[in-house]
Amino acid sequence: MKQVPYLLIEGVEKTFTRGGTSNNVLSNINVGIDKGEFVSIIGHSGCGKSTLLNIIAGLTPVTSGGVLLENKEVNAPGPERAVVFQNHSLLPWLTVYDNVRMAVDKVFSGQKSRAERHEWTMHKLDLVHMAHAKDRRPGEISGGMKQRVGIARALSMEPKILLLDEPFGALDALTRAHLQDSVMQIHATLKNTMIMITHDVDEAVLLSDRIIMMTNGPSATIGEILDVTLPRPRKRLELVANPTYIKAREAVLKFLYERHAFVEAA
Ligand SMILES: Nc1ncnc2c1ncn2[C@@H]1O[C@H](COP(=O)(O)OP(=O)(O)OP(=O)(O)O)[C@@H](O)[C@H]1O
Repeated sequence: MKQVPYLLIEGVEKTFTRGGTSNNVLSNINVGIDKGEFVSIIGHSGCGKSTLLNIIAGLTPVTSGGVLLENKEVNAPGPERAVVFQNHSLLPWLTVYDNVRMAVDKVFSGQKSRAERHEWTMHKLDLVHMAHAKDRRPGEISGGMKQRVGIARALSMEPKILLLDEPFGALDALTRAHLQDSVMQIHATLKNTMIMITHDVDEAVLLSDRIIMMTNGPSATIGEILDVTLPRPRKRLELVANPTYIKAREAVLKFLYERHAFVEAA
């Protein structure tokens, strides 16, 4: 008997209807994702990447089809599928520590003692190298630091799947590179399943085990899935001249700019 994948996205369709007009955004999305995999979703603006991630998060209902996590249907948000958005979404009046601690208390108040919850919070801040800034407020730290706290908060819920919606999109190139390295380290340490939306081809190749390439909308679907067979740990400087890296990069670029070039609406 064929084994059901850890996360199964099967026959997913999404149509938004507003004021009598319908917009079919996603059509016939089928993919299985294994436990511990790092998968990126790439595609031109507006094709439906966030819609797909929000469906996996349980924030957006499907029109038809479904998502199964460990064989259980996903139809509402839950801490086992934590999302990190492009804009950190931290509460500005709380400290870095309290922004994470709030999520920890929400998920673990019945299971862990106060001391354990404190330790858990500090451990997650340590993982993203933010323990030193635990008493600062979001307005007192940089954009990259805010994203680190957002990642710590998501990880603190011990999600089965971490969903990242362009987590580094608003950051400068150097900060972005640091955060990519941190996410690779976290993935190597925790071995959790991660699904990330990105517009950045190099980022997708550097981080992913597989890259899901979406066709243009409306009715976008999965055009191709690329396996990135580069061994881990991966070091960005060593990869620049690696033939497997260069080939993977070229395959994504060709998909996006030759076979599915973006045509701006008139
Ligand atoms: N809640 C909603 N109601 C109606 N239409 C929506 C809603 N959310 C998304 N859409 C539409 O669905 C389409 C896909 O949007 P989505 O944000 O998923 O694309 P995307 O690929 O993530 O875009 P980008 O790369 O620019 O962030 C767009 O046409 C958008 O206008």
